[in-house]
Parts: sequence; C-alpha cells; structure tokens
Amino acid sequence: MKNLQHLNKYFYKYKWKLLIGLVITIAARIFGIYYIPLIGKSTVIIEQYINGEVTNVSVLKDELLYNILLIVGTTLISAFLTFLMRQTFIVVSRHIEYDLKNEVYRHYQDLSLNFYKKNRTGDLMNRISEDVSKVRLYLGPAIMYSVTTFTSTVVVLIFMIQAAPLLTLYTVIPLPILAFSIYKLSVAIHKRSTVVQQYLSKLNTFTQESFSGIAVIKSYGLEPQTNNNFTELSNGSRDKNIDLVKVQAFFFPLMILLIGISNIIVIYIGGRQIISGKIENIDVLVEFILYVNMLTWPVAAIGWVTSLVQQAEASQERINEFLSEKPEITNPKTEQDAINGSIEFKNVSFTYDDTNITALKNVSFKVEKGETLAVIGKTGSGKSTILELIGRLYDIDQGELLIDGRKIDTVNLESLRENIGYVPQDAFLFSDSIRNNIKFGKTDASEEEIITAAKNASVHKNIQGFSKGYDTVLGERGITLSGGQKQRVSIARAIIHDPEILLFDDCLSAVDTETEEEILNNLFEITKEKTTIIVSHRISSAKNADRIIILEDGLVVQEGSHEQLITTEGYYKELYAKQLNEKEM
Ligand SMILES: Nc1ncnc2c1ncn2[C@@H]1O[C@H](COP(=O)(O)OP(=O)(O)OP(=O)(O)O)[C@@H](O)[C@H]1O
Repeated sequence: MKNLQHLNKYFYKYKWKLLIGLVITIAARIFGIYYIPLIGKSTVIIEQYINGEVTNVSVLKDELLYNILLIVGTTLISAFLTFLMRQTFIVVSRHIEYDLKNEVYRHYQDLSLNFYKKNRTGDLMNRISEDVSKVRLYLGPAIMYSVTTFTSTVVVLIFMIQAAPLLTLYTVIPLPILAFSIYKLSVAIHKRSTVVQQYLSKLNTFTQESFSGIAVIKSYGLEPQTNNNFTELSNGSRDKNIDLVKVQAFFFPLMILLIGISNIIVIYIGGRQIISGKIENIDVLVEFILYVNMLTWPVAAIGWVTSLVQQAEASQERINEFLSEKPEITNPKTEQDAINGSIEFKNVSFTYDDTNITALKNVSFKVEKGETLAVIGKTGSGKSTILELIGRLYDIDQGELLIDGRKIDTVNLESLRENIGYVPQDAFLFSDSIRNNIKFGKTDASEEEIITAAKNASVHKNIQGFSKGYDTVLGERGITLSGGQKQRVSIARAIIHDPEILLFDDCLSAVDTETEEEILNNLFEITKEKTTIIVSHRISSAKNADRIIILEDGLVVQEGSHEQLITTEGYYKELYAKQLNEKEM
C-alpha cells in the first residue's frame, strides 16, 4: 500500500464527497436489510393463521399488506441510496483519475528530452492510460465495495446475532473460505488477463504498423508473409483468451457452491435447533437463508477487492517511478528576461548521455543580433546539436554558452524559448488544419499574420491550391504534404511570432533551388534585425551569411565568409566546386 499513499492527497481533496458517500452507504445497507425481518414477520403470521392462532383473514391480509408496503418502501429507498452511493464513489474516482492523468501528463511535459530517449513511447502511453485506469478501479469500485462489504457485514451480523447467535456462528464458517477462494481466483484471472492484454497490444502494434507501412508491404509483395504473422499473433491471442475464460468460468459456480453450503448449514443446524426448541419460530430459518445470500456477494467482494488493490499498487508503483523523475532542464527563475539575441559559444563541449557520443568539442563562435551564421558540415558533425543547445533542450557539459552575455542556464527558460523560432530537421506537423499548425507558433495570430508568414515561407500559393485552403486538415485523416511543403509550413510556424533568434536546421533540403532562393530572399528581409543560424548541406543556403563555420566531427575546422572560404583549401571549397558542377550539368 506504500505506493498508493501518493493518492492520499486526492482523497483529502474530495474528503467531503467521500464522507457523504460513506453515510449514504451505511443508510443504503440499513434500508436494504429491512425487508428480511419483514418477510420473517409475514411468515410468522401465515404460520399462525395455518395453526389457527389467527382466525380472522382480514387481520392476516392487513398485516401482509402492511409488510409488503414497507418492503417496497424500504427497498425503493435503499435502491435510491445505492444509486447515490455509486454517484459519489464512482464520480469521485473519475475526478481523481482525471487529476492523476493531468498530473502525469504535466510531469511528462516537464521532463527533458533525455527521459524520452530512455523510455519508449508505448511505455509512456501505457502508464498514463492503462495504469491510471487500474488505479481508478482501486479509487472507485474497490473503495466502494470495501465500504459496502464492511457496512453490509456489520449490519447483517447485528441482525443475525439478534435473531440466533449460535446459528450465526455456524453459518458464517464457509464465508472466509469463499473470500479466500475468490481472492485466489481473482489473482489467477489477473495473471491471465495481463497476458491477454500483452497479446492484444502486440496485435495492435502489428496491425497499426502494417497499415502505416502498407506502401512498403505492397511494393515488396510482402502481403502473404504479413498475413501469416498476423494469423500467428491472433491465434496466440485467441488461445490466451480461452485460458482466461476457463478460469473466469469458475467464478460463479464457486460462489453458488459456497452459498449452497451455507444454506445447507442453516437448514440442517437451524432445523435441529427448531426441533430441540432452541429456536422458537420458523421465521428465523427463512431470515437466515436471506441473510446468508445477502452476505455472500460482499464477502466474495473481499477477495476481488484484494486483487484490485494489488493491481493498483503495482500500477501506482510504475506511475510513481516516472513522477519521481526530476526534469534535468529547469527554469532558474520566475521573472521574465528580455532577450536581445546575441549568442556566444566559448569552448563548448557536449556528449550525449545515452550514446556517449561527443557531438561538440571545444566549439567557439559568436553571433550578434542582426547577424546570420551558417553552419556547414558532413552528416553527424554536430550541426543540429548546436541548435538544440541554444534551445536548451540539453545542457552543455563544458565551456560556456552565453545568451546576451549571460550563461544560458541563468536565463529564464520560458523567455528564452519564446524568443526562439526553431525549424527542426524533421518538420513535424500535427493532425490538424494548416492554419492551426502555423498558429501553433502564435496562438492568437490574426488571419493576416498567418498569410504573411505563409507568404514569407513561400507556401501560401500551395495552400491556396488546396480546395479547403488554410482549413485543409493534415495527417492521418487529411492530406499528406510533400517534404518541401512540410518544411515550409514549419518555417511559417517559426517566423510567425517574430522571435529574436531564428534557428533553421537544414530546413530547405527538400525544396528546389528556385524556391530556396525565394525563401532565402524573404528571410533576408525578416532576419535583418534578428540573430539567425542556418544549418545546411547546401552552399546556396550559406553563401549570404555574415559568417560560416565548418564542423567536422564536432570540431570547428574552418571559419569565415563565403568569399574567404571558397578561396581556402578545405571542405567548403570542395563542396562549392561540387555543387557548382552539379548546377552546370
Ligand atoms: N539525440 C541524440 N542522442 C544521442 N546521440 C545523438 C543524438 N543526436 C545526435 N547524436 C549523435 O551526435 C552526433 C552529432 O549529431 P548531429 O545531429 O548534431 O549531427 P548533424 O551534423 O546535424 O548531422 P546531419 O547533417 O545528418 O543532421 C552524431 O554522431 C549523432 O549520432
């Protein structure tokens, strides 16, 4: 139960509702049991009529009618209270489930990129959905049934002991056995349903992947093999489901068997006590059979609830594991900082934790506000890493990274990121309209601002070409943009909020040179007063920059303007010659 203590704050938050639920449950159980003594009383009067102790039939009728009305009344009240009980306990559990999901989601958002690299997306999703759902079963049904079981058992036992104490003792003997057997059965059911769930998620992942990759499957003619793999998985899933059903099938027979045993005990021992005169009236037997039946479900619930609590404990442990992860990148202060935009790397080195790859070694350069720096280098030379460090997606290991002369980890993180327009290498667009994808960079952007940003990114004409224009939905349910169109929407998103620092990571690689030229011209105007870093493999993107640095294996090997570099032996000159040749061919 140690892990479940995390939820105590939520119980505290909803304490009044839970307390009301408790009172309602006790009242519901008391009203719910009242029909039993009334049935007992009715049996007695019928017996007295048969024995001739009551001769007037209208007395019998009146008494029976009175009892029936009371039974209907108390049962209706109990039913209504049971409805209210569910409304409080289950509703509170849904509220806590919602709060917990939000807590986990917010925490996920605070965690750094390293956390996402160490953990698989499926695992993150499972903990926020499956595990939270299991915890909800503890918060709702488990607590509700525990309260019901406790109150029912106490109320029923009080009624039983009042009627016949010794018979009560004999009758309750099989009940702990029932609770224990149901517990064992619930554990077995849980184990098998976990396997069923695992198969189901394998099957889901496989199906999803094969539909996403349908183009590859078809072009390689892999349909028969995919079919075989699917059949194998679904056969496994069917077998595991059958295993589960076999165990589940024991549940009700076991309950019926144990109720039957208790009933036999009531009739046998109660019957003997009536014969020996220890119990006076037959109504005790009738009432006891009803009491035993009333006790059975709550007692069985003890076993079921125990297994629910165990599952919730395991799930909460997994949730707590992530909740206890500390974000590596934190905001150093709450006051906002004005960002002017100058960036300086002083002997910066950086090694990725997970791969141990040293992506940058002693890198130094400075870009002032209004300047453009181009970063050129072979793949894997560390270009993107420079941009990620400026966005503080990672913290540097050695050296100093200064923003406006201040160490980056002393600058307000929100201010820093709000002032950066970052276009990543793999433009990621959400399954939403083009308008909203662009507005993502500035949520309150006007239509005019959206169009201007799209025009500057040279994508406005393309968007107009779609029948729904800016309302065109992208992604799974919408159209798929070409690589170049995606890159340009992504540029529009970065420039719309007019940030002080613009970081372009090889984001014109998928557009033709003509469009590249057009975008660069537009950007030239926009970035006049900004600090701009352009990472590229193309000389055409770099040639107009104020300064160009060449990276090789994490080291700055050359630095200078386009004119200087094309006359200096090295990677830039070779690349220039090669790309010039390609253009001429
Ligand atoms: N998230 C990461 N985790 C671990 N290692 C990484 C990560 N990103 C990059 N690396 C490694 O760091 C090195 C530098 O990568 P980086 O992405 O900065 O290169 P790049 O010059 O931008 O390459 P490209 O031109 O192909 O985009 C590479 O060896 C790469 O494998």
